[in-house]
Amino acid sequence: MTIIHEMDRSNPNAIEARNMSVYYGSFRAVKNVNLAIEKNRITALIGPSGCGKSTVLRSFNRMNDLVASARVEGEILFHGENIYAPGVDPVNVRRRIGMVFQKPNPFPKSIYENVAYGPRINGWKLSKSQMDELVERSLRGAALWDEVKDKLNQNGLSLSGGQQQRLCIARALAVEPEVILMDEPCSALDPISTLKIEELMFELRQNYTIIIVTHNMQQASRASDYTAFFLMDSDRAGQLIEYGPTSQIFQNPKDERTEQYISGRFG
Ligand SMILES: Nc1ncnc2c1ncn2[C@@H]1O[C@H](COP(=O)(O)OP(=O)(O)OP(=O)(O)O)[C@@H](O)[C@H]1O
Repeated sequence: MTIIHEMDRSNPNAIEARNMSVYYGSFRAVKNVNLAIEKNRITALIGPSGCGKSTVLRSFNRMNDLVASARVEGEILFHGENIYAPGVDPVNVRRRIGMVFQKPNPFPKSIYENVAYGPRINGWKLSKSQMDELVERSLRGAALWDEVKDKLNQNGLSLSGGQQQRLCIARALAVEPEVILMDEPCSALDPISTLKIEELMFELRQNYTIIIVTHNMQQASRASDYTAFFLMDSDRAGQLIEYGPTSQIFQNPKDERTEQYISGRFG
C-alpha cells in the first residue's frame, strides 16, 4: 500500500489515455488519443461540435459503459492501472473520478440528502454527526454552504440554476473523488453564476484534478491551465490536434487548425 502511494506521488499525471479510440457500434467517434492529464490542474477540452469531447470525457470514468453500443480501445491509466482492465469495478472508478453535467441535475430531495446520497449508496457507515460534517464540508467545498446552511431541508430543486450546479459539485465532492470531470458545466448558467463556478474550479484545483469540456473559448482561456484541441478527421473520427499549456495554445498555437479554431474561423 505504501509503495503504491509513494509511486503515485511521483506520478505527475492523474489520468493518462494511451492510444484510445472510442466506438459507438461500428462508428469510431474518437481515434488514437494520447493524453496525459496533470494532477491538481484544470484541463480544458475544446473543439467544434461532434469532435468527441464529451465522448473522451465520459470514457475517463467509464460513464460510456451506460451506452450499450459504446466500446473503448487502448488504455486509460488511473494510478497506473487501466480502468478498462477485467475485474475493475466501474462504480469504484466513478466514485474516484466524479462527474458534473451540463444541466444541473439535483435529485428531487432536500439539499442535505442530495449531498448525503453518494456516501449512503456507497455504503459508508457514518454517524449522524459524521454525516452532518461531511455534508457541511462538501457544501463548503462547493462554495454553497453560506447560502444554504439555514435551509438544508429545503428541496434542492428550489435553488437557482447556479446554486443547483454548485449543489451537484458538492454531491460529487461528498464521495471524496480525486478527479472531477465537468461537461460544459456553465452552459445553462448566467455570466455571474459562470464566474462563480470558474472561481470555484480554481479553489478545487488545490485538492482535485479537473477536466472540463467547454464551448466557450474565453472560459477555456481564462479558467484552465492546459488545453486540448480536438477536431474531426475526414472519416468523422475526432482526434487530438494539439495539447499544451493554455497560454501557449491560445497565444502561440503550433498547428494552423488550432489557430483557425481559436480565432473563430470555424466551428
Ligand atoms: N450515445 C451515442 N450513440 C451513438 N453515437 C454517439 C453517441 N454519443 C455521441 N455519439 C457520436 O459521437 C461523436 C462525438 O460526439 P460527442 O458528443 O462526444 O462530441 P462533442 O465534441 O462533445 O460534441 P458537442 O460539442 O456537440 O457536445 C458524434 O458523431 C456523435 O454523434
